[in-house]
Amino acid sequence: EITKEQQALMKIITDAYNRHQIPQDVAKKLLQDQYSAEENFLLLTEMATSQVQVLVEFTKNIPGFLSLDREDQIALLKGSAVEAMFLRSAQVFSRKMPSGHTEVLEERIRKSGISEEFITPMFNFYKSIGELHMVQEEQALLTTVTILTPDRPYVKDQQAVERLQETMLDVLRKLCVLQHPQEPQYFARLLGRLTELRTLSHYHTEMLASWRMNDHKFTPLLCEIWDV
Ligand SMILES: CC(C)c1onc(-c2c(Cl)cccc2Cl)c1COc1ccc(-c2ccc3nc(C(=O)O)ccc3c2)cc1
Repeated sequence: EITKEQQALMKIITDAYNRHQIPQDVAKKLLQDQYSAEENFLLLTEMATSQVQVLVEFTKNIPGFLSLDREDQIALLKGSAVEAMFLRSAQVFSRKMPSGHTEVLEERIRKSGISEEFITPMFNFYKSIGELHMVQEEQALLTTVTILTPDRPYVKDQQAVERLQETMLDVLRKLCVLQHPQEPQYFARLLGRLTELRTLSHYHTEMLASWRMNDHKFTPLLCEIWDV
């Protein structure tokens, strides 16, 4: 049974998740009509940079996050940024954006110099997230659980992160039972997506290396968060 404080926690996180989105004027740039690989890469770089800024603001609203050791806060952000962006961009695909962002985002990702070996698992992931039909509370909590992963590189006080993550997992588990009563294994399916995200995050490191090989430039914020 979801307690009053768990409901309050879920509301804080969901409101913050909905409040911190890529500004529409940035998202609208996806609709520009240049589709060269360079143009697509530049647009995706702009989306990712904006998304990281949004992610930093969102994490400040996670109850308990700002009480963590400051260096651990940075380590959690660096370690989860790619996974959080896979989740957020997955919502664009499953939300079937009215403004047609879905098609152009897919087109630009497919034609931005990412090799086919990464494109396939990436879009399989997007499809598997879409099939879950997550409600927005589940999306917000799943992203929060991903950010609060204790075993990211360089995290010193893993116990403190684990306590926070367990709090969020407990709310998410109860929410899944409420939202998907006909599917008792739904929560387990959600956690299975987190495993898939780790794999994608490893692919991403190789994607970055291959872009850099072809002399692609990233923004200072992305260089900092991805150590490139
Ligand atoms: C640096 C660039 C080239 C990059 O490297 N890896 C990835 C990368 C890739 Cl290619 C896939 C997954 C994760 C990463 Cl980091 C990317 C592009 O990352 C993106 C991050 C966010 C979005 C994004 C998020 C939310 C959006 N919301 C709307 C909206 O209308 O609400 C519209 C567009 C959006 C775009 C798109 C690409």
